Amino acid sequence: MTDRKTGAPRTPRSASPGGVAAPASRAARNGDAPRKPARPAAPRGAGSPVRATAQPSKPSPRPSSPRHGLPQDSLAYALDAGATVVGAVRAGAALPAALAAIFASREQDTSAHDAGAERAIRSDWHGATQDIAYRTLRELALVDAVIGMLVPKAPAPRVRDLLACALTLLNATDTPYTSHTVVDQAVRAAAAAPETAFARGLVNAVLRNFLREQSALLERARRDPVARWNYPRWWIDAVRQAWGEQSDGVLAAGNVQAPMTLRVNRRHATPQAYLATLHEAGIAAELALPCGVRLAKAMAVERLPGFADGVVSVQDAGAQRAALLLDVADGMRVLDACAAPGGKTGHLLELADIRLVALESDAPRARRIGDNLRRLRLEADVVVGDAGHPAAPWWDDKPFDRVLADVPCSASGIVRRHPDIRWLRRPDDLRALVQQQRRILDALWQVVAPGGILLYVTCSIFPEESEEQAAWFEQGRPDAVRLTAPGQLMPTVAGEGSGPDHDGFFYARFQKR
Ligand SMILES: C[S@@+](CC[C@H](N)C(=O)[O-])C[C@H]1O[C@@H](n2cnc3c(N)ncnc32)[C@H](O)[C@@H]1O
Repeated sequence: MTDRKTGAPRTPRSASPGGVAAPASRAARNGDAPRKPARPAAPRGAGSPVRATAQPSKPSPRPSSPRHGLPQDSLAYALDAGATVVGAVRAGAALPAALAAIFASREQDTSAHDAGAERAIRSDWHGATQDIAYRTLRELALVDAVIGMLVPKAPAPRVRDLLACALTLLNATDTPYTSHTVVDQAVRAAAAAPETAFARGLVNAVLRNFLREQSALLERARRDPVARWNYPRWWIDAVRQAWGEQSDGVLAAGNVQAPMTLRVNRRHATPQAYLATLHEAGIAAELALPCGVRLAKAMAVERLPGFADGVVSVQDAGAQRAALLLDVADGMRVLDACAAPGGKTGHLLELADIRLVALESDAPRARRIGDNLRRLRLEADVVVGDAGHPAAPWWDDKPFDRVLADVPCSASGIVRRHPDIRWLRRPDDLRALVQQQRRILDALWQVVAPGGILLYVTCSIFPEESEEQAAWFEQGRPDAVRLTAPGQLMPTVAGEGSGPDHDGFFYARFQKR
């Protein structure tokens, strides 16, 4: 690592606010919190100043078939890949899918002297590309506004995306790259690709101008709420309308790096006992009661004590409330109606010996439920079907004691983990989601046993999907008694100290008379 200004070795002050390195994404695939932040990966050949000072005695192998002549272990390569991913998200792709696509399409680029070196290069550029893409999407409106100020005529999309990634890195205070390295590598990336080579001079000029006038430019850009908060205008308006004075806090919470929180499997350990195990292993963490612990720094799940044996799972603290609220007991028949990837399914099965049907409409996602349960060594009937249509194969006219309706929603409560969501959603989506949620709720109420409980859950902060849905549901059903539940759980950031730190969720509980 090198100091941004002097080039002297240093350690980053904190983990990347936007970044997800390769090990963290493995963590994510094993829990219901899809992505976890980690320290930014520094490609080995990040550019001459970094390389010369950071790793003088460790020459890294060079891939033999790099893209446009860019070494795969260079920052230029990662910037080029990051720009592709950002462009794909702008065009409507989900971030994980865009990342998976670029990793797959450039698989052949990696060709080092031996398999170990090849793996290291691949892991480095994957980590660096993820880091750049996550960071950039967390600042997209801001860097777009800066580009608008510095480039009078809108640049070609590919040039704009490369500039957005490079400006994001220049604006960060916790990356290992010097400003000189970022400019140099961005210009190299522009020069290497046929679709951006004509703009190498522009890239150079824009980045240098930004460095000269950084604070004034940022100050001016932030006068526009879209650039300041990094959400589309309609989203900011909706949050303001719903949350008034609280809205700045809600918007800000969506732009921070989410912690890596674990749920402790109570069949194996208490959160206190597992915390002690972590401390013995030298892993800093604190309790996130009632069920979990929060790591001080994200890490690969494989390195967590007991992870392979199902002792812990990655799950946001807000999401950990669901299974507890369903109040399951041994012998109950339980339906987890929108179950994939199975985070809450696993928790329900950890809490009691129940007969559980895990229903999911998306077959590939349903497979992930099985993967999660295998690691936990727990069992459920995983069924692919439509929760809005009670029929075979998941409904055999036998009512359920408990129904978890973790319905599809805007995901507006979990944007800190998914910085792409705000750019992918459209205002109309909300109306369609509300209808879909009502259809599912209507159907699921039919399968609840008398005396049984249905828990309605969204990871949304929009009242249309949350309290308004609960009120609509209660009003139309004389046989429904609304029980106590947290209602809207606002996204909460612990900040420097301890205290709650969770995504935004909504919980409503209904009992059938
Ligand atoms: C919020 S996610 C569920 C998260 C999950 N409960 C967990 O904790 O891991 C909603 C899920 O509902 C699924 N889904 C959407 N419409 C559905 C339907 N009509 N029937 C069943 N599942 C549906 C989606 O594919 C998605 O996997």
